[in-house]
Amino acid sequence: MIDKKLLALVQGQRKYIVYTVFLNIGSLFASLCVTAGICLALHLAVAGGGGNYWVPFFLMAAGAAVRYCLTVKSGDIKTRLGNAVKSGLRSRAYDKILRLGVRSAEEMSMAGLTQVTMEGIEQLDLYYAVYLPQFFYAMIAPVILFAVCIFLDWRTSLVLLCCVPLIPVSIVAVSKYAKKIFAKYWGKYTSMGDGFLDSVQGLKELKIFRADEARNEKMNEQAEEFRKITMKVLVMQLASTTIMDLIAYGGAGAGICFAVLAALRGGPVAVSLFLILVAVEFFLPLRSLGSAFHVAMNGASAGQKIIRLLETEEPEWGTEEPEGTELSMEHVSFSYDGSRQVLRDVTMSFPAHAMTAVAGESGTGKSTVISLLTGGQRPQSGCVRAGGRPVESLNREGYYRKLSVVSCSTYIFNDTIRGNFLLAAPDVTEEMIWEALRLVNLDRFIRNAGGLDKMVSEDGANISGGQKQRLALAIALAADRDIYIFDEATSNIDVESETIIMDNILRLSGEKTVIMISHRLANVVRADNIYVLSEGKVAQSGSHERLMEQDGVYRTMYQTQKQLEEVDIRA
Ligand SMILES: Nc1ncnc2c1ncn2[C@@H]1O[C@H](COP(=O)(O)OP(=O)(O)OP(=O)(O)O)[C@@H](O)[C@H]1O
Repeated sequence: MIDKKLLALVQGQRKYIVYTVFLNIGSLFASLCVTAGICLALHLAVAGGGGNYWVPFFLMAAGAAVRYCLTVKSGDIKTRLGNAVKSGLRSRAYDKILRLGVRSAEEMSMAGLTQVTMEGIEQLDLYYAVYLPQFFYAMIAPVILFAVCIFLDWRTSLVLLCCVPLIPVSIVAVSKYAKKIFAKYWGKYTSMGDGFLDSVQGLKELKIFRADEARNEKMNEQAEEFRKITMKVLVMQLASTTIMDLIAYGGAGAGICFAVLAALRGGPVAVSLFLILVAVEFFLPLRSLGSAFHVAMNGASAGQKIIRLLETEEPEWGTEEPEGTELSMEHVSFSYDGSRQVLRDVTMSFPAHAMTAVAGESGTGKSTVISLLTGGQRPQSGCVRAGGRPVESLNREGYYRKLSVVSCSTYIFNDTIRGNFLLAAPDVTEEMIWEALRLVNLDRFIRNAGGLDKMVSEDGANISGGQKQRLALAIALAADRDIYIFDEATSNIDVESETIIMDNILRLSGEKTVIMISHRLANVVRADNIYVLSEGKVAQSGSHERLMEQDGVYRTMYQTQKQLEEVDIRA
């Protein structure tokens, strides 16, 4: 009934759970004082003779006041516990996502991550703030009551104590089924969220392909499945609550019968009345635990997802600084899933002050090379070095300060042009920004569009695809790094701008380490060295001229592309 892994997640906040349990126990004693006060007052009234009512009055007033204060304090601690758990878990989850880097986006869906870190943690809060304190309190409370009541009537106390374990037995009986059903519930919930986000993001494509109707039906099916599983959860909760009510009230009824019998046998009426009033208290903590259990199960399922996220293996990093700016791969083999080899025994070197290109048909592993060079993925065999040192031995921040990767999907933030530059280069001046914009042929457009204060929408939605790519390139150039990796960075750019940019990148390679990945071989012809990948292996390498002399993949690709471009121009 208690998940050790979930308990271990909140080591720092366990003290709040202990405080809440103690406050609940204090509250129980206060309730007993109130009940004792009532019974004593009745006893004095039945006995007649105008006894001293101050004692029962004091018991009732003090008990009620203490109970009120403890309940308020307990609510306060629960809120503090909940807030500490939520902010602690959220920051651990976000830190983990940051440490996973590019892998988090590759291995987990954004919708899934959002649901787990937002709603999942919200549900988990109830597990810690409500369920766990209630669990420990429910185990202790019946024993305390038994210890008090046994001195009054051992038979009644024993009957009540024996009926109490029936509630946890019923909870355990449904827990296996509940676990399964909640795991299913969360699975359906996250897949519905994934589907929804996917559909919203791809709405334009769905409309263009007239696939929106079919998608709508699919989403309806997902929603219907989610409705069904939600109803199953509710039915299970209702059935379990009914069983627990039957046990609680049945058990209390049995205890009351014994207390009444004791009174009929001539025992003190006030004692029997006390036992009758206290009988339900034996069952209430476990009954409340039963209700909290279902809420907790929901949170626990979300908690398993958070544990899986926190336990995801992350690339290891060291503390060393790269000594130089050259990169290399030595006999590297890599597979994403452990079965299909994407790269096989690949050896490449990317010297400083030179431009090295990686070419090859789609799906041959070019972007995977980038992922390995930047440490986002680690090879199963072979070694990736940066500045002469294995990438895994480097200090990640130190390495990333030397590196800039520009791809066709580099993200542009919803900020001004200046704000986007400042994110990458906090010390950048206006002159440096305009110079970088000039290098990518974007300065005239920005001047006419309102200057550096022009607002850019989320991911550059209010500028063209080519302008977005040129802006990303300009930001990277202004950041002034030692190593530049361009992964299809000019794929959307018009030929005139591309020529200007390629001239500038070539000039840049005189001072920096430049790695260029491009489908368009026209962009790699001026590289100092070109590696041609084919089926995950280096099929050829050398300068454009040398590769054109050989009868290989490169020459075929180059000639095909040239013919297609000529056909395009003629058309
Ligand atoms: N995250 C991933 N998980 C599993 N397989 C992947 C992943 N990323 C890429 N692959 C697979 O690895 C192979 C190489 O992909 P990669 O993106 O490196 O190729 P590429 O040469 O850059 O292709 P393109 O030129 O089309 O961008 C492909 O078969 C691809 O399906």
